[in-house]
Amino acid sequence: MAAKGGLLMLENFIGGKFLPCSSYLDSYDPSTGEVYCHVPNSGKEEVEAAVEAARAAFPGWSSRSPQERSQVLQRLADLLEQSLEELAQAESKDQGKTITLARTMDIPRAVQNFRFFASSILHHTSECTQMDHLGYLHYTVRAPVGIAALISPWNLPLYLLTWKIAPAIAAGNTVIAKPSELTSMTAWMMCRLMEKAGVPPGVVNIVFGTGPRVGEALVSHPEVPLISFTGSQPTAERITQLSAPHCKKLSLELGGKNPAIIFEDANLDECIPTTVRSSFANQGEICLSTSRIFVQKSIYSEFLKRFVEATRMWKVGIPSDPSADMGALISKAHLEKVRSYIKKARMEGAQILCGEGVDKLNLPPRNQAGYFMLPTVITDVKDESCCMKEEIFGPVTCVVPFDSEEEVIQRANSVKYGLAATVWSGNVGRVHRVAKKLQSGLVWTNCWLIRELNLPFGGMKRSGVGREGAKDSYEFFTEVKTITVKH
Ligand SMILES: NC(=O)C1=CN([C@@H]2O[C@H](COP(=O)(O)OP(=O)(O)OC[C@H]3O[C@@H](n4cnc5c(N)ncnc54)[C@H](O)[C@@H]3O)[C@@H](O)[C@H]2O)C=CC1
Ligand SMILES: N/C(=C\C=C\C(=O)O)C(=O)O
Repeated sequence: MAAKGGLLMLENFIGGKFLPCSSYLDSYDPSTGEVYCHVPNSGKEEVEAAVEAARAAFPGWSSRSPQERSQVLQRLADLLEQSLEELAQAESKDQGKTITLARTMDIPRAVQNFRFFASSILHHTSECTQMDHLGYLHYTVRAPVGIAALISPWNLPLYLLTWKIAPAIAAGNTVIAKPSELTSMTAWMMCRLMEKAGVPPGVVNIVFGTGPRVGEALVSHPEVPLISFTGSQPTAERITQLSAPHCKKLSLELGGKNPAIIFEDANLDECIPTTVRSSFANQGEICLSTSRIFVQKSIYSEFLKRFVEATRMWKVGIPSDPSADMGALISKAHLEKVRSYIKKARMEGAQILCGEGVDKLNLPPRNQAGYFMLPTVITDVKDESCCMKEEIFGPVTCVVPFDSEEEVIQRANSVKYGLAATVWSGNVGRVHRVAKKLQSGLVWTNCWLIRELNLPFGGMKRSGVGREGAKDSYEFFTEVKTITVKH
């Protein structure tokens, strides 16, 4: 670890060693707008070195038993857990999220990702079919694919990176991971635990830097046969183009324009606080965040009044304030992008009921240049508006009325995305009926973000390709072979 001007300089982690890079990027603290560390600006050279290390480590790691690999994952989980507070502080500073969310969600889930796949890798079975009348037996075997490229975004840095690293190495692959250049800190901190956890050199390699430079070098490398990516749809398109000539295996977890559908028989005492959380937790920077709220006409006015009141109680504060509900957005550019949607909504004649441009944000003097904004509720907005169609990925949600079940299903499905929906109703039959008709990879009814890691996670339409979860990740990170035996 080096320091430039007193600021920490992260290093790539390749073949079990920390290696400096020839150039560096500035990384900003979103709560102040100041540079607070430097991140390697890696490129082709670093990818070549990582491929060499991952290739060398593959024969040894892939031939270990699932039990041996599982023990290594368990040790890494324990070490992460022992560093929970330190990692949570770092994640909150690097990303802008509240310390409370980092402590209670991000880092515990990173620990859980390793524990979960350490266990699930022990329980897979393969298929076997008999053709006794002809004298044949068929069965399948699975083998790790090779070197996996894992590319993750900035919104849930360690949470999403480990959701990819854990299943990939549990299945016997070696990996080259590239976190977002905006949030590299906790990935680098995790590298410091690898040796102690017993992860052999070259099994986990991390190259830091930008998408166009190091990301593209990685995804187009001919010796990297599979790519797991979480991020935006335009980047997914680019990765698909670059990987197509090599016929790589692809898993793409992309954005959403997630509806909440609130029927007149919903329990509003539960629905309102949960929908405030689903709209604004992590500054609305979660692919599963609610951004279109459809409310049945008979309860529309009451819902809107109570929802706006509850939103105004959602406290924006500096990330280290344990009482804050929301911190800073990731970057200045992102803050401006999110604000531009509110401006467009105003120009279209929509009403901004609270938040940006309506209420006052109170911040300490040191944080005036930070990337903060208030949670914002828009109404009187048409379904055709960009605010109702495009992923804003910020603390902005639209509330609109609806009449009937058929109508709301059609409107909820009328966007290019299909990731996550929530349905609020006391009518069990309706809940099942609506959930089945929604074009959405995930539907939460009368709740939000309750995760069962065994089951498929992923989106329909432009929200992605493939699913992640115990069985799905195992299938993605392995190649299957069918063997026939004459007897
Ligand atoms: N999971 C999700 O749904 C996410 C959605 N987004 C959406 O994307 C928008 C833009 O955010 P970005 O950080 O720019 O997302 P992005 O999709 O550009 O970045 C995600 C990851 O991909 C890498 N990357 C970018 N270009 C690449 C390329 N050509 N080849 C290989 N890797 C590449 C980035 O360095 C980062 O690690 C956000 O405003 C939001 O709407 C962003 C993050 C997560
Ligand atoms: N992929 C994202 C969230 C995943 C959450 C989970 O697995 O629980 C995202 O926000 O990009």
